[in-house]
Amino acid sequence: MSWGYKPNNGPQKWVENFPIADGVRQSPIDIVPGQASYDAGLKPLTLKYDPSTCLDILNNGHSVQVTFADDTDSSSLTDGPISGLYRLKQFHFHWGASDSKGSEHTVAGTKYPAELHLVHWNTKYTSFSEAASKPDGLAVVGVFLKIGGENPNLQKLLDAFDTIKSKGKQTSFENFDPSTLLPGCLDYWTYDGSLTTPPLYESVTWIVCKEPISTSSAQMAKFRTLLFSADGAAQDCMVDNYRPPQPLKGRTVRASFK
Ligand SMILES: CCN[C@H]1CN(CCOCC)S(=O)(=O)c2sc(S(N)(=O)=O)cc21
Ligand SMILES: [Zn+2]
Repeated sequence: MSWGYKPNNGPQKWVENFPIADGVRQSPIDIVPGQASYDAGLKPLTLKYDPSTCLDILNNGHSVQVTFADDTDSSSLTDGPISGLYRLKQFHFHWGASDSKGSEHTVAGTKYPAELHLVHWNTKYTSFSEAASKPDGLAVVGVFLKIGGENPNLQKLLDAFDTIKSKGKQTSFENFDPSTLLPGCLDYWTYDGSLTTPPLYESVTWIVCKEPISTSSAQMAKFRTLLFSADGAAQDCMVDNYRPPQPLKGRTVRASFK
């Protein structure tokens, strides 16, 4: 049986097949703002996204994912805590069964209802799959979602959910600009971490935005109509697809802001 988020195959069991689950730089973490170190040397993030690189939207059985063409530098992350240029590969979300939980990172113990991850890979490597396991291979920008006004940019994604309800479904999804899902202020915390799902590679420079974006309760309910299960299998709602915070193990979290 493959990994998931249930008691029998969830985060407490992943170490059985992925021993790095108990590693020294695992993600997510609880971010404690008072313990983060302000680093004046940290640059502002430069995120340049080209909507024409947007390819499709997919239910991969773990999350909903929007995938991008990464054969050119046209959708990229530079500056911030990283050196070089990282290309956008995909973005996806993690969310809860209710609005009281769902994010992977927490802020002084506070859980948000969801968290967006924009996954970028280091072009010092020849491909995403080569980069995915290297210590400086990936940079993921995390954005919290909080309950507020309806988010019209998010709605474009949600409108595609009916066609990708079950595991393995995908459909073309074009001309979406991921920068419409970024908060106005790009202040961030950064630390060395890992993928938050198997294979849990310790290859991620995490860049977590301090400012959340808004979504409505109705929009969150739409996420919960997706299924972990494939067509024809017993319907298993895709909810609580988040890993809880992991031990910091001596790591420093830096802040780009005072
Ligand atoms: C469901 C599997 N999720 C994985 C899939 N990839 C990694 C494996 O790739 C091997 C070539 S990934 O780099 O796209 C990625 S990023 C995140 S997260 N939540 O930490 O932003 C999880 C995952
Ligand atoms: Zn993620």
